[in-house]
Order: sequence, then C-alpha cells, then structure tokens
Amino acid sequence: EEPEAEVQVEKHRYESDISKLRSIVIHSLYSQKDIFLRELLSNSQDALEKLRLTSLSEGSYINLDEWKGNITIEARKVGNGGQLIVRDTGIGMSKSELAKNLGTIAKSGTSEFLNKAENTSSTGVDGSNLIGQFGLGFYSTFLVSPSVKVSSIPPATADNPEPVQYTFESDASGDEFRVFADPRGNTLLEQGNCGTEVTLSIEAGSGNEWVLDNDKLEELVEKHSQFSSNFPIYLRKSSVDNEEAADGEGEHRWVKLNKKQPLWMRDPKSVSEQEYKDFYAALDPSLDAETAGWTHWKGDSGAGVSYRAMMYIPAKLPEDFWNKGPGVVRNIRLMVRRVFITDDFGEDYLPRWLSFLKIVVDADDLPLNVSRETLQSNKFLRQLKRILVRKAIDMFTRISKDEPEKWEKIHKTIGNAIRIGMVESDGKDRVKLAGLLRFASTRGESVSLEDYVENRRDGQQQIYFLAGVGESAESLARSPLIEKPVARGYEVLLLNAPADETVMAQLGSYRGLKLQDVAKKGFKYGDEDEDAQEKAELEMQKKAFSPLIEWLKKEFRGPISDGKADNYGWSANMQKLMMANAREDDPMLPMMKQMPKILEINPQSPLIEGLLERVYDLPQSDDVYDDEDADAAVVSDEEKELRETVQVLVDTAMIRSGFMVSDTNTYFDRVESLLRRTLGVSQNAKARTDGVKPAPPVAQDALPDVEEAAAATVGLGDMPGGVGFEMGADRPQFIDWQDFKSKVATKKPAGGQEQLEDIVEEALSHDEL
Ligand SMILES: Nc1ncnc2c1ncn2[C@@H]1O[C@H](COP(=O)(O)OP(=O)(O)OP(=O)(O)O)[C@@H](O)[C@H]1O
Repeated sequence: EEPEAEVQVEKHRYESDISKLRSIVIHSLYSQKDIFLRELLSNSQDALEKLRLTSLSEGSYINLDEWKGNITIEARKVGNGGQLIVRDTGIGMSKSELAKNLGTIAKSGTSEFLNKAENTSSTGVDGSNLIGQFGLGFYSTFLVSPSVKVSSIPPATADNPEPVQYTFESDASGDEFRVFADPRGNTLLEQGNCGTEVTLSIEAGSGNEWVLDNDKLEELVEKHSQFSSNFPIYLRKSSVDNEEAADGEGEHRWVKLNKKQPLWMRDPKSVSEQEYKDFYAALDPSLDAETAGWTHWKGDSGAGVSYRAMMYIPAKLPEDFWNKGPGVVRNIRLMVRRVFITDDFGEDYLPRWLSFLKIVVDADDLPLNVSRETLQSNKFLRQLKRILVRKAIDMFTRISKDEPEKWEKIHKTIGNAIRIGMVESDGKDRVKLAGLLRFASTRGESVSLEDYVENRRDGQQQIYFLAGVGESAESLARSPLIEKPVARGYEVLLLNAPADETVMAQLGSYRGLKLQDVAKKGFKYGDEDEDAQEKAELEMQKKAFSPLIEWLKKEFRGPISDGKADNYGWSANMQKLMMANAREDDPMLPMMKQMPKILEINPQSPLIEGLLERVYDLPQSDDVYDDEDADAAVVSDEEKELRETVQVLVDTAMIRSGFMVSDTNTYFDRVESLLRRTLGVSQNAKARTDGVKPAPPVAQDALPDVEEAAAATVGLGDMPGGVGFEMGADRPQFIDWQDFKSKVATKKPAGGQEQLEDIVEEALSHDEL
C-alpha cells in the first residue's frame, strides 16, 4: 500500500554498483529462485541470534525470559497473486540501518566481485557460486518479487528509548529505494520488543505463484533448515479447508515447521538407534535407504570453530558408485548454527573413495557465504577435511573391533573402497586401513592381518599370500603353489580382489612381518636352518628324482628346478592383470606369455612318483637304437606318449597356478589326444563331415546403408561401464581399480594401460631377464 500523504518518504539512489549487483543476482540465480527463502530465514536466524547474544552480554535490550524468539511465514493470497510475509522477533533495524544494510554494500571486495561477475558469461563461471562468496542474500528476494518491503524496529536502548518502525521499499528494477516511517505504526511490537517483517509481492501470472503455496513453503523450510530448531519457524494455516482468499483475517492457526530437535545437537547418549536410522532416511533420498553404521561427535577445530557432526555408512553403495566419472559428490551437508549452507564442496574435498559416506556438519561460527571457491581459503574447512577422513577411519576401526560381524558385512560393501583408500593414503592411514581389510585364508573366510599375525608360527617372519584375480578362495586354496606351506600347517591368505596384489606390495609389511607372495622369491618358513633333517631328506629326494628332472630339463629346455630357486618378477596374478589390459598389438604380449616360469616338483605327489617310474622304464636309446645312425629324432612311442602327458601336466599346473598356457590350441589338442588314448579312439580319426547341410548361395537382396544402420546402433561410448575390462556383472565387488582410478583421476580411459606399461618397464629393469 502507498504510504499516506503526511508520511515523509526519503528517496535514496542505489549506488551504481548495487544496481549492477541486483541485476547480476537476478540473472545468475534465475534457475534457483527458491533460495530466496533460505536467505530470508538465515537473515532472521541471524537477527534472533544477535538479539539473544547482545541481551546476554550487555544485560540490556530485552528480558530474555519473556522473549519469544521466532520466525513466522504467512502467505496471503489475493486472487492468484498475493504477498509472502516473513517476520522475526530479532534485533531489527533502525531507519538508518535499513538504508545502510539494505541499500549499500559494506562488503569489501565488491568491485572484485563485479569484475568476476561481469566476465561470468564469457568465462562460463557459475554466477551462483560468486554470489555465495559475497553474501548478497537479501537481493535474492527480487528473484520472485518485483517489489519488496522491509519494515523493522530495533529494541529500545538508552540512545533510542522510543524506537519507531520504519519501512524500506524497493522495486526489482529502477535504481532507487525509499525509506519512510511505517504508516501502520509500530505493528511489530505486538509480537515482541523488536523485529523485522519482509513482504514480497507475488504477481498473478508471473510464474512465481508457487511462493504462496503452503505445501511448497513447508517443503522448502524442510529442505533448507532441516531439523533446525534453535528458533521455531511457524507457518500460518487457515482453519478453513478450502481457503480461496485469506487476507490475514479469519480463522487460522500457526503450525510449527521445524518440530524436531536437530539430532546432531543432542548428546549422543540421548539418541536412540531408531532416531539415528530415521535421520539417515531423511539424509538419503533413495527409497530403500538404510544405514550400516554411524558416528556422532562434537569437536573443536584448531581454528577455534566448534562444531558437531554425524557420519553415516550406507548399507549399500549407489549403483553407479564404481562407474561414476568425476563430478561433484554432494555427500556433506554443511550448516552453520542449524542453517543449511551448502552441500557443494566441489570434486575433491573428501577423497573419492570415501564419497559413499553421508555427513552432516554444523559449525557454530563460519561465514554463511561459504562456497566451493572459498572452501580452500577457510581454515576451519581445510581442517575439517582432514578431521573427516580421520573420523571415518576411526569409525571403521571401532566397528571392526567392537562389532566384528557387523564389520564383516560392511566390509563386503566398502572393502574395495578401502583398498583404493590404501593406495591413495600414506603412512599411518594406510596401515590402519590395512588392518580393516578382511581376506579369505586357508584357515577361515574372513581373516584380518591382525588375526593372521596372531596365528603365526614360531620363527615365521612373513605373511604368506597367494593372489588370483577373480578366482574363488576355494580354487586358490587348491593351487599347487601353496600345497607345501599348507601341509606344514602355515596359514596362507587367498587374495582375489584385483587391487590386492598392488595393495600388498605398497604396504610391504604389517607389524614387522613382511607380506610375501608365495609364488615369489624370498619365501621362507623361518625354521629352515634349524631343520637339518629336512635338508638331508631334500638332498635324498633330489638324488632319487634326478632322472626325472634330467629328463624334464632335456624335454622342456626351460628352467625346471626341484625347489624355488629364483624369481622372474611376475606372479600369475600380475600376468593376468597385464593380459587383461594389453592391446592386441602390444609388443609386450608375446613376451608376457613366454615369461619364464619355475616348475616346482612335489616329490610327495603320486603323479610325480608315477612319472619317475615311467622315466625309469623308458627304453634307453642305446638299447633300442644301437645300430646304424643313432638318430636322436627317432623317439620311442612310449617316450612320445610320456612327453605328451607331461606337457599336459605342466600346462595344467600352469593353469592351476593361475598362469595362461602359451598356446591354448596346442594344449587342447594334447588334451584331446590324451582323451582319445584313454578312450581307445584312433589319433587320426576325423569328425565326419558328410550329411552336413551346405549354406545357401550368396545373398542378392539390399541391406540398409552404413549411416542408416549406425543410427540404430548404440555407440560404444554410450554403454555403461565405458572402456576397460569389466568383471562379471554378478561380481560387482571386483572392480578394475586401475581403470576406475584412471577414469576418475585423469578422465583418460587409457591411463591404466600407460601405467601398466610403466610397471612393466620398471620390473624389467630390476629383474635381470
Ligand atoms: N531480518 C533481519 N533482521 C535484522 N537485520 C537484517 C535482517 N535481514 C537483513 N538484515 C541486515 O541486512 C544486512 C544485509 O543482508 P543480506 O542478506 O543482503 O546480507 P548478509 O545477511 O549480510 O549476508 P548473507 O545473506 O550472505 O548471509 C544483514 O547483514 C543484516 O545486517
């Protein structure tokens, strides 16, 4: 309404900067109009808090016992338009404060902001982030309202014993604002000692009518100051159900919107398990949201900011967790004194491997205008980053110790994330994370390094493991590579996640025990020297088996030994990883396939005993071919058969040890020939081809042209999972972490390949091949 004639209206010109700012705000926040309510509520919260604090510290202003600090929201519909009124009983503003606080910008760095903002369109910088940095909250009301009025009255003080209510009025366009004594009088004193009332006019047909919808208002309050309760927020609801035009008159009631006490503000001891679960459901929008564990604490950062925080582990990782490319992860809700500030911390605030956590942080003192860009410059937020990582690891550790069964379940979900965490962490964190991992072993299904170390044998200085990507623990347990240590009663970890071998290599040792791949050089039981008897036995066996070994050496011309003699750098597991990542024309490929391997003979195996016998039984060449030219190429049938059998045996041993045979076709031919012999079928008999129906003649009809056909096909790049090798869909736990990391870190799908090539080169330069 127009001020009455006798009211003296002061007209002010906005500084030119302000006009510019207003229009920048309006343009860059166009898609986020609803933030205006957050800004108004946060201004009101501040005003209430300010009044409370000054009254406390100065003992004047108001009597806090009688004071009702609150915020009210009222939508007055007139036809299809109307007014939205937000009132608070906070500290209010005097006439000069209205003009100064709302009409000028006292902030430093305004011109810097303007420069940046003016280049926004050309640089593509997101203007809304810029605004967050400079606290231009009040102007966001112009996003929904062409004309805004702010009436306010400060508390009575010695300087101003009889305050008067003034009104500030401004249009969204135009470069002036008006300040005048409120013609209605000191209406705000009806509710308290002081306060502020912001009135937005909402025009019918403007597209902003939703601002007057009570349901929408409720939803927005819930969203922006979820569970907030340090001051109650009331919404005016009509008692009449079908309210057409409620112009402030008539039956109504005030409904409190933020009923719930914020959970994180409470003493953890007073919060029930159900309450924690319910709160999680409010944090996680997915339908079947469930949490697997949480932590809740209160802390002081070194920067002097105290805060409260809650951190949840979800029961499930989001479907796309491992496939998601780089991007902002909105898993931390930052609040300042119960008011939601942001959940946009940019791409790498928390390490990505922890991005499944859901976190709430409420700080008691932070600029309200934190944005992604200012995160790094705020000391508290820099410290918080480190605190959150530490708290997460502490939480995992506590659950793993106190509730081992629960941890076992959680580990199934986040075990791979922890592995990546180990690769990306250093020192202490890495060791702590290592302690959280659970492995299958020859002794149990879920063994920690701690368990392993406790079960070590006298003199044992190593933690033994066998790695085989994607293989089941059962099949690893049958590997000939671990027959002996297992027979002796040593425990061997059976690692089958792709990252395991790398993780172990990086970790090096755990509690002083070296992590030892049983397939590699350096393997020791730790009691070798004491056992002279065993040594003697070994010598005897060597002698007894020497005919077999000699024969094998002659036949295979490869490194055959009767004990682990040396190491050639690659375990079967590594070979497999390499093959999976190699391109077909990779010059490394044939080399990798032919990488020398050690054939270890177990003299206890009945197969080996049988072999030895057959070698003894072989007709000596002298006996058979003693006449004429003793042609070495002429070989007895027995020897040919034995050769074939041994070839199959060796290849099978390779496969069982996790290697690939260098030539699968030959391998299968040999197996077939073995089968034929067993079944008594001729080696030369061919599969019959008669009676096969021949293919029809060459087709003559036309096909769609290439472009047409392409339009109907999905491109490879559109396929979920993109590039790299994908493990079976039924085993989502086995991610290709190299590929994952390269996708995430470099956006370069081929990065994993390059890294692997580096590893190969390095390995080659160390091992004398
Ligand atoms: N409801 C209110 N009661 C008392 N003072 C207010 C109220 N709303 C705004 N003000 C005053 O007006 C100033 C400007 O408000 P504005 O929202 O534009 O910026 P800000 O609140 O300082 O920053 P930000 O909104 O980014 O937190 C405030 O600093 C405050 O002094």
